[in-house]
Amino acid sequence: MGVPRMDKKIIVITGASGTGKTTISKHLQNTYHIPSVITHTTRLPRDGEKDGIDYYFETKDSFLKNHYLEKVEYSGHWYGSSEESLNKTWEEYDAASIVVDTQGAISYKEKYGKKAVVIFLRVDLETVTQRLSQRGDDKDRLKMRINSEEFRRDLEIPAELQGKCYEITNDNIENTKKNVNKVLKSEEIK
Ligand SMILES: Nc1ncnc2c1ncn2[C@@H]1O[C@H](COP(=O)(O)OP(=O)(O)OP(=O)(O)O)[C@@H](O)[C@H]1O
Ligand SMILES: Nc1nc2c(ncn2[C@@H]2O[C@H](COP(=O)(O)O)[C@@H](O)[C@H]2O)c(=O)[nH]1
Repeated sequence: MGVPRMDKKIIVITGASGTGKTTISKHLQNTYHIPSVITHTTRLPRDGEKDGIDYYFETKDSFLKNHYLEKVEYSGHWYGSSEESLNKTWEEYDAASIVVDTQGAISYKEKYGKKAVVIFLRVDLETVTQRLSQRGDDKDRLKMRINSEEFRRDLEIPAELQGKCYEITNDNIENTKKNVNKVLKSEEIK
């Protein structure tokens, strides 16, 4: 793969589970035609999720066969994203988005510097718990996730991203979309 052109951007949407990352990546796709880079996971699909659209769903064995730019264990499952998928998207589009935990966001910022536009979504613990429960997440899995070290960690911006990311509080979806729009403008993406 060649070196990506200077003007290519990857919008890295991060924050704790349930803060609205996927909602915003769908908004970028639907409103601005900015595609989302699909990542790989060993967790089972939720109701309505489809292989090759929401994730590439993997077994533990098939997950290990791929080559990843970064991979993490999150609340008992593996997740990983590939450089090849991003480069393929960049062949067709100048900007793409990706939804990852804060460890993944640090990896993208370290690798791509200014090309990686990191948006950290913040929601308070009580609200995010309510939203995940309304999303229909299984009660036991939800309890495990909310109590996981990864989830608690991702409620705050990590030291490595301080001053290097945009922070948006996702209290109200319309305000969040307006703030995302401002980020796109200031980064000259749209
Ligand atoms: N501002 C908002 N107000 C109310 N509900 C919201 C808001 N933003 C997102 N939601 C809802 O909250 C739930 C979680 O959002 P979403 O799935 O986008 O989060 P996520 O960060 O991608 O989660 P995960 O990391 O677990 O995949 C969804 O049901 C979504 O519709
Ligand atoms: N570092 C990475 N994080 C990823 C990747 N794909 C998804 N994620 C993040 O994992 C958690 C859990 O996701 P869920 O769909 O089970 O709720 C969430 O924060 C995702 O953003 C990846 O490839 N790398």
